[in-house]
Amino acid sequence: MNLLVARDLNLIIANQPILQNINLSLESGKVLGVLGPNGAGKTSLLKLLSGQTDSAGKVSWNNKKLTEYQTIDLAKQVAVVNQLNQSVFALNLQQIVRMGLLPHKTLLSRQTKEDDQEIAKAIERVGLSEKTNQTFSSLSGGEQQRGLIARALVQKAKLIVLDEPVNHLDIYYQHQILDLLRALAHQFNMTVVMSLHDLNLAANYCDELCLLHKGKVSAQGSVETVLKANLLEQVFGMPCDVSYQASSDNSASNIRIDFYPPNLTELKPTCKGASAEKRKEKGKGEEKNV
Ligand SMILES: Nc1ncnc2c1ncn2[C@@H]1O[C@H](COP(=O)(O)OP(=O)(O)OP(=O)(O)O)[C@@H](O)[C@H]1O
Repeated sequence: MNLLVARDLNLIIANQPILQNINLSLESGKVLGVLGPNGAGKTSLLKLLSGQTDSAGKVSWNNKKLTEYQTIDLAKQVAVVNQLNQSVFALNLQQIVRMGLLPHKTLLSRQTKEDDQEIAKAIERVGLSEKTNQTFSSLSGGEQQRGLIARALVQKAKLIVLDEPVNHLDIYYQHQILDLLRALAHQFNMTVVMSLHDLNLAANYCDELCLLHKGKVSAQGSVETVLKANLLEQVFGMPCDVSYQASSDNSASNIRIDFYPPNLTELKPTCKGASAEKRKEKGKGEEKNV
């Protein structure tokens, strides 16, 4: 079984502690969501876990330190989808996705029909078949994001690390892509690590969560363990409700998290009594005005 392990990870940049004492381990076939406010250290952690930042041997994959892998071997094991940067390449989508095959090729390798089929299949899985020959830089942000996920699929890595993969996606593709990533983990035994800002999506699609706050782990473990109202209020600095929607099993997918910016707390559904009455009255008034 492949295992991602980080032991006592610390990251200091310009004398500032960016990450402190991070420990985690994740089995293959699981999806880990890394959560936390802006600047909490999510991207920094993902870079260490994927070998983009040197972890001084404190991260291992498949019982081998990332620092001990040859670059080409690491690329066969770990695929990375970072946040979008302006692309300077005049390559089309198909050529960008084809790059995922590079770790599996030598300089003398030819493009095969199977390669083309694999690329077409990956592009189809992210819903971009019609854009195959379009210049990558002319794709919308969400299309580029999906294109980079297609490239990661073609790379056939066992560990896929994604920084805010649904950032630029509309609601349909947020679910489509997260469903695909979960299926890769659950059905193909891949390991998925991703940062997410949307806690409801995290509850729906992740098996485990790691909540960061100011470079430290505030909570980690199952979705139910991490998504606790008092903890979230502390970390995000905003009142919130965590409720379970009615179902026979209290499974994570039935968790719902609602935040209430301070000036909207009177709309909080659990505020029974005065403010709830106020809402009711307000609603009636609005009806009359229609
Ligand atoms: N190269 C660097 N030099 C100085 N500070 C850095 C550097 N890289 C990261 N930081 C700081 O480390 C902290 C964590 O950054 P990181 O990008 O990991 O946060 P994040 O949780 O991914 O944030 P966001 O949700 O805004 O993307 C931030 O305060 C950031 O300013």
